[in-house]
Amino acid sequence: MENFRIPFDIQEEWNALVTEIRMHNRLYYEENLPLISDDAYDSLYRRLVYLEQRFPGLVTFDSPTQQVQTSLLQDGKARISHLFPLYSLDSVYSPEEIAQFIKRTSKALDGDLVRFVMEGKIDGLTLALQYKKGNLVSAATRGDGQMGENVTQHVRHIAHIPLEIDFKDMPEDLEIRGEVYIEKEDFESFNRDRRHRGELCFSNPRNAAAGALRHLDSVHVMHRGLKFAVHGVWPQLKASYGEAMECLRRLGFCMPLSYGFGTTADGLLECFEKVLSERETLKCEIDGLVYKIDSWSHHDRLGYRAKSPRFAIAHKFPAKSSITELQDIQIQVGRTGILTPVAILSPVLLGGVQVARASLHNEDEILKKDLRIGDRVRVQRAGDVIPQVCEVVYPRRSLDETNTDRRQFMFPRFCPVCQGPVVRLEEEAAHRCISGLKCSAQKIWALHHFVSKDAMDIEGLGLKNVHRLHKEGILNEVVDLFTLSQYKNHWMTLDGWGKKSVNGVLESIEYKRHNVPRGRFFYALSIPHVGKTTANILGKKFSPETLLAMPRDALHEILIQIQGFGYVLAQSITDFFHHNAAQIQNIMRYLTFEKNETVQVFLPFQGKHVVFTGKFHHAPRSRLINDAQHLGATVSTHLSKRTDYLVVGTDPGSKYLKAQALHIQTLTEEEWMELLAAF
Ligand SMILES: NC(=O)c1ccc[n+]([C@@H]2O[C@H](COP(=O)([O-])OP(=O)(O)OC[C@H]3O[C@@H](n4cnc5c(N)ncnc54)[C@H](O)[C@@H]3O)[C@@H](O)[C@H]2O)c1
Ligand SMILES: [Zn+2]
Repeated sequence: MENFRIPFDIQEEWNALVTEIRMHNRLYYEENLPLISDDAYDSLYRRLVYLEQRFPGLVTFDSPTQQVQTSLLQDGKARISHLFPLYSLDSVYSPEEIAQFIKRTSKALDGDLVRFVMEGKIDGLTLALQYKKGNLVSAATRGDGQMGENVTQHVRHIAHIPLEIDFKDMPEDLEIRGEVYIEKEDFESFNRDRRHRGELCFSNPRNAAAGALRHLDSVHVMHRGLKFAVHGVWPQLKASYGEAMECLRRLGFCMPLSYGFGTTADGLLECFEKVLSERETLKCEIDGLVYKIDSWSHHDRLGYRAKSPRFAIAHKFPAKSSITELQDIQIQVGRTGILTPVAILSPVLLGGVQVARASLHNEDEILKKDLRIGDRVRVQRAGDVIPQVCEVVYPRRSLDETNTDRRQFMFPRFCPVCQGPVVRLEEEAAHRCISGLKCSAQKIWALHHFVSKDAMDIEGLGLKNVHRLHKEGILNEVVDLFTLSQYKNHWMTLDGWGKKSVNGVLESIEYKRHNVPRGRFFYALSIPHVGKTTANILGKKFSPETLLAMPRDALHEILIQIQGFGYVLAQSITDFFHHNAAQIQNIMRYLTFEKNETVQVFLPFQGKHVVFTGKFHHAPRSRLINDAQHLGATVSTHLSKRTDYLVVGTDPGSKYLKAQALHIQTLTEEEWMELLAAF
């Protein structure tokens, strides 16, 4: 009857949520193959709880909120009834929810002072051990909370499970509950072995522990390094949970992650933050803390909900890594033409931030991780900031054998923006579009880079604005920056712009184009491989004019002699100045450079005085003079005592004789060309 009052869309949503949660339960508990992260699961689950609270008529006895989720009770497998039901735990993520929990429990206990035990929430598998008169008689998984799978044959191979305990003062029938888990180190070496054998790796220690207990023979269990941590007992021993644990410790049980007691929200949160910060150093994986009320009488007064106790709560850590689907791999073209593959992910929350994209760096990275579109991948935020795809958790291929489109990702051979050719240079992991400034992606990046803070530092022109002006056709290339004022009227009418902002940009350009430090200019040009440091070194050693005018081979030779400049860098700078000479010269028409007193020139003919005489055949005399000057020589028309070389062509005239008289070295045209060729 109730259902009539439930809006149709709510009923629909409830149906969809239940179906989805059931599917995830099956994958998580039965196949040990979660498809989504725990917090993504928890948010689905919370939505279901919320709907059922608003519309109690929705609740059915088999709703996921009403049943402890089972770790599959397989047909044919022996089952064991628990002495008392095993419950799940409510999960919360925020300090506010902890404060509410404390308020709620204290109110229900009529304002009694409540003391909480704080323990690590070990990420493993629940195990219930039954002892009769001190002897271990059975071990079972949590199952549906009432009954679990019999796994007694394995317990001998799990550490910290005494087969016999001191029976004095103990109930005849005793059930000890706890977590079976694998320490991180054991898990890693176990996965390494599997990888060696070509077997699929488990995505986390919980799955590995669950797989061991539920599917394998005892020999395998023995080799997995399983351990048992105690976190419950039935019937209640002593006066409180804390005292009971103390007693169980003396009997040979362990709880490696006990953090004492707390009474206030602040106390619990302080412990939470501390454990969170130490999380990496812990031997076993934990996904949060469990706060449990200490006193048994408080437990009894608070009681249970359908599947969780009211006296305990799990405070989960924000996810540091998460599993999600790799929906696509897109290619971005950067400012120097590098093609960067980017993973497009089904959005996931990581440490409170939604992540939907992550750089995959280059082709090798994709091949190494064997990433394919449609895979489920583990994503994390490196150093808690940059999202990173760590690994394929379980390839889609394995979930669906018939799926054939899990093809290897093919790196594009043509630039997705300009369709120009893409090359992978030797010694480089990156692919590049080599169309340079003909590629509009590179053009926009190059424009943006040119005006950016560490380059020409032109205010008011962020990437978005550059994009906009480019689209409007006002700003096609860098050199257009210096003639922007002609479009002022149109520019001011564009969305988001006005007289003041346009003038601001124009003034900034006018100011910054004078006295430009050379290093900044070289940096601004977006020369592949040239960062700020390299640009500054270049600026100290060369003027832009020198770099433009120097013969290609000579420039290359000089560059590789600079400390720290390798072959690739020298090549890159040489090619850049060669290919873009006209554009650079165009830009330079609008610039004046800072006087650079400290230029240390490393030119081969630095300080040499050269005189040319006669007719030359290889090139006109003016070219020869130019080349000599760019290699640092001072070229004069008259011989003097300071002259180092006289280069003689045919019909040299009187200079030749004079040089001999002054003992000046003379070079034929061929000898001079040979000397030049060395640079
Ligand atoms: N990703 C998925 O698809 C998916 C699907 C289903 C469930 N899950 C995850 O599993 C959770 C629900 O599973 P659950 O019902 O097993 O609950 P749970 O694992 O969140 O918490 C209850 C369990 O915690 C264990 N535990 C560990 N340390 C403990 C300690 N110190 N004290 C008490 N108990 C301790 C107990 O074995 C207990 O059964 C969800 O919140 C979700 O995070 C994920
Ligand atoms: Zn391109």
